[in-house]
Amino acid sequence: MMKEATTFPSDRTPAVEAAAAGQESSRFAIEVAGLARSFGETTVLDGVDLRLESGGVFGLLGPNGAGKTTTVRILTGVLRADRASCLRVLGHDLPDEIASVRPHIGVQTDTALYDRLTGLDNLTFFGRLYGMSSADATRAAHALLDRFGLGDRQAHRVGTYSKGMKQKALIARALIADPELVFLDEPTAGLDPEAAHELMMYIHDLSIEQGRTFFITSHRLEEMESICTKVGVLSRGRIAAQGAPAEVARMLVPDVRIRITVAPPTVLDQSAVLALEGVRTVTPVESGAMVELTTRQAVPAVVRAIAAMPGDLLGIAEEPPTLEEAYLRLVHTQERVHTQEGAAVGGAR
Ligand SMILES: Nc1ncnc2c1ncn2[C@@H]1O[C@H](COP(=O)(O)OP(=O)(O)OP(=O)(O)O)[C@@H](O)[C@H]1O
Repeated sequence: MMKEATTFPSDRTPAVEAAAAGQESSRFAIEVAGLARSFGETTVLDGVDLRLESGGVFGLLGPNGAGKTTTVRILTGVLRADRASCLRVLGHDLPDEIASVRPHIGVQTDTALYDRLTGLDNLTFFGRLYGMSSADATRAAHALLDRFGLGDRQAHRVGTYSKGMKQKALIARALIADPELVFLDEPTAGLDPEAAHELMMYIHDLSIEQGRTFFITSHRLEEMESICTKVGVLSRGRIAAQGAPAEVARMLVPDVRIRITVAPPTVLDQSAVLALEGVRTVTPVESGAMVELTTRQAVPAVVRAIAAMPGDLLGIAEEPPTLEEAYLRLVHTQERVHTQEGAAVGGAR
């Protein structure tokens, strides 16, 4: 289990440190416009626009191969963009000012620990690379390993760690120098569901406690919905939707779902409800039914009609769409459009 609190080299948040150092911390952690990148003939990013305020957790979602890792690599200066009208991280233009960005970002990648060094030595080593004193690096390494539940394995070689333990150590490594902005690419890959959940909640706690910005890619939509202050869905080279998870879900799922509670639940005539104008589906649930409507405008008439049916109408509540539903809807719609476009092009030949 993870422990209560992490003691960082300084109790001051990155923003406070920046202000103390006389720097004005940028209001935006990331500003990107028209970002494009291809590999050979394959266009991966084709006009990505993204603006993230400092603080909070941003989740970049998208199907396999959508370009999430490519985006992270460009934002962390590992890869160059083909073009972008704006590409700024922590107020600095990339790629020219990457040297000013590097000391303030933490990056979790999959090949960044030395198997032959202990967990403690690995973290201390990377802390020293960031310019920390040996004492500060050791103190931060101890605190992070403890926080990630690796305290009792800190003197063991990383090569003996399980996949999940290595994953946690990698994230600890990304946090060692108290970065302002942390990139975590698939942080839960290889973790069992409980460990993955625990890790996501830990990231959430850290973002609140320390006020830093996290940029995460993950396929764990349920957790992303609960920990992200903002999400963006990368699809076909662009950010197809971005905003708070609930906003994105509403934007992508325009139909309304209401839960009808009737007593006794069995009296509800489902085929009569289904026949009402604007009703798309009716699914029986324990207390009555879940009714999906094609438009919000249909709600009053449908509710009036159900109230006039046999049985007592005890409750009506809107059931908001989940991020997962919205994501799947968007990806399937785009796949369908893509297939239809392909067929049209094929047919026109
Ligand atoms: N160095 C490279 N050379 C050639 N193609 C590359 C390179 N890096 C990435 N690609 C291609 O770019 C596309 C996007 O890859 P990327 O790893 O960014 O996707 P992703 O959204 O992170 O996918 P996943 O969810 O599977 O991790 C893929 O088609 C991949 O094969």
